[in-house]
Amino acid sequence: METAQQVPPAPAPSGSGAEPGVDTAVSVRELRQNFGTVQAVRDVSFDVARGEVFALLGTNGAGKTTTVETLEGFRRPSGGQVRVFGANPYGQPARLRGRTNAVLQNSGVFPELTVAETVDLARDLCDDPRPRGRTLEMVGLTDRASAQVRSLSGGEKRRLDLALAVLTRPEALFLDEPTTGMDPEGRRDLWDLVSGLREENVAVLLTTHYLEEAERLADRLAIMHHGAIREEGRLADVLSTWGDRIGFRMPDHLRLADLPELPGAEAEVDVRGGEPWARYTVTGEDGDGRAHRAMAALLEWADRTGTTLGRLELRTASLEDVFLSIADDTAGPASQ
Ligand SMILES: Nc1ncnc2c1ncn2[C@@H]1O[C@H](COP(=O)(O)OP(=O)(O)OP(=O)(O)O)[C@@H](O)[C@H]1O
Repeated sequence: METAQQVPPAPAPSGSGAEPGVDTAVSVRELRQNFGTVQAVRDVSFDVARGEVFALLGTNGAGKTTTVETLEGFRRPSGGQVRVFGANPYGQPARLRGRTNAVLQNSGVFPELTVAETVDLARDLCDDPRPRGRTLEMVGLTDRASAQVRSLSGGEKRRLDLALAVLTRPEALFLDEPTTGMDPEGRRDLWDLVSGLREENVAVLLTTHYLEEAERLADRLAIMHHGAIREEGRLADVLSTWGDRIGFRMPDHLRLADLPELPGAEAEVDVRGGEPWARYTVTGEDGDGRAHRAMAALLEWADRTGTTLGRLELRTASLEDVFLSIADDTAGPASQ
């Protein structure tokens, strides 16, 4: 890829994301987790408030599961601090019993029981469980109540995992890739379920590889890479930082150096659909006016030079743009 000027580096993560006055359920401060020489989590900080859905995105091995497992109390932090409702989940698990629950990547249910028996068994261990019928309804398993767990599809097992998590009426819920293996309908059902939990003022921390899931669900999100948070905030704010995109088919007779300088914009030439593609990334404080100004300057140049801008488009940065830019940073932790 040919680049006129360096695209600005990813903005520094904003830190905790804490908003004054909100009722914090989960607090992570400069969390570090090492496995021998592997730094799986590196100085990660964020908060999740009651009634908020926070999505943790990231590349494979970014440290999402390790972070969630630490919040569940399965791991003692190598450094930093995590608190759930003010308690240390590793040192004070009794203080959190009944207040949190999780859907992990590997579930531990008995294959020979039926769905209904599994839910009843879990209800027996819980102080104030949701009714079985309501729980199965929430996760869309009503019709499978009498099915043996061993006969469930992967997506149905995931729904059962969710049932076991929501029946305890948790105040904070940790969902580690909850929709993996689910069909699109199951995924939409989960989105509805999570939205309902938000209405119940539950704090939801969700890891996912589905960007659309984060876009639909998350009040705030973070993108992890090589153990560190590289972006964090509300989706609109994150996208705004990464700028608007103007693109057009690169005219055959032009090279990158021939393209005009546009206010607040940086140009590059890439390939799209097998054709050379010119793209400007427009950044700046004035999120509403910046693209307008850059586009006006581009059109003025095109008119003046008699250049046709084929398939001209203007769009805001997408979450996929941001994610891929972060994921493309192959330099790793040393570069941060
Ligand atoms: N028990 C362990 N021992 C050694 N290394 C581990 C252990 N658990 C995780 N790791 C390493 O820590 C890093 C973070 O792993 P983690 O599972 O937290 O990533 P992730 O973001 O959840 O990845 P994925 O999206 O692939 O599930 C990886 O390099 C992984 O290999």
